[in-house]
Amino acid sequence: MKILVAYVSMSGSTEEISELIVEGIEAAGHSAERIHIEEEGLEAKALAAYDGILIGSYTYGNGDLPYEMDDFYDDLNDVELAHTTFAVFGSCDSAYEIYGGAVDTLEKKLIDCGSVQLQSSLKVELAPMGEEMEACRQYGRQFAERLHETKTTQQK
Ligand SMILES: Cc1cc2nc3c(=O)[nH]c(=O)nc-3n(C[C@H](O)[C@H](O)[C@H](O)COP(=O)(O)O)c2cc1C
Repeated sequence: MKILVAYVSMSGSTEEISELIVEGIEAAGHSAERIHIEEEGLEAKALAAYDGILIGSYTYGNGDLPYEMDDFYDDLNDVELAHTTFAVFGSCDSAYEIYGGAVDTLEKKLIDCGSVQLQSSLKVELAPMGEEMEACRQYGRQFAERLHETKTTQQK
């Protein structure tokens, strides 16, 4: 079972969420590859090699995707992701009118690519603190458990 956690983060909050999600996946007895898209690069077509894809992004501008996501997002137009499952997460700020718009944009795009949404998106207000940290771990754990369940059912 291959799980990818790929994200962009300007000031570190989405990165923190990604770390907590991976902790949760590991607590469920699975592992995940974690990629910082801007630093390490990620080709959209590489997503097809994973069973579960977790994409994280903060929101910029007026509910927009950050510029570091532009190429990756455009390349998703040519990618077919049936047989994969996904979820989207991101740090957001309720001081802005369109709360976590980038998360919603990515969610729609992955659905268009044919990927199956395993759970609702996770929007976290700025940096995760206290109970929110546990909620992020739980999000990762639940994703891994649901994915495992889906794969086991398919094999029967
Ligand atoms: C210029 C600018 C525009 C922003 N626009 C939005 C927005 O429209 N919606 C939103 O939820 N957050 C918005 N944010 C807030 C960031 O998404 C938020 O600070 C987030 O915690 C950054 O995550 P990061 O630490 O992973 O970079 C904006 C931030 C900046 C600096």
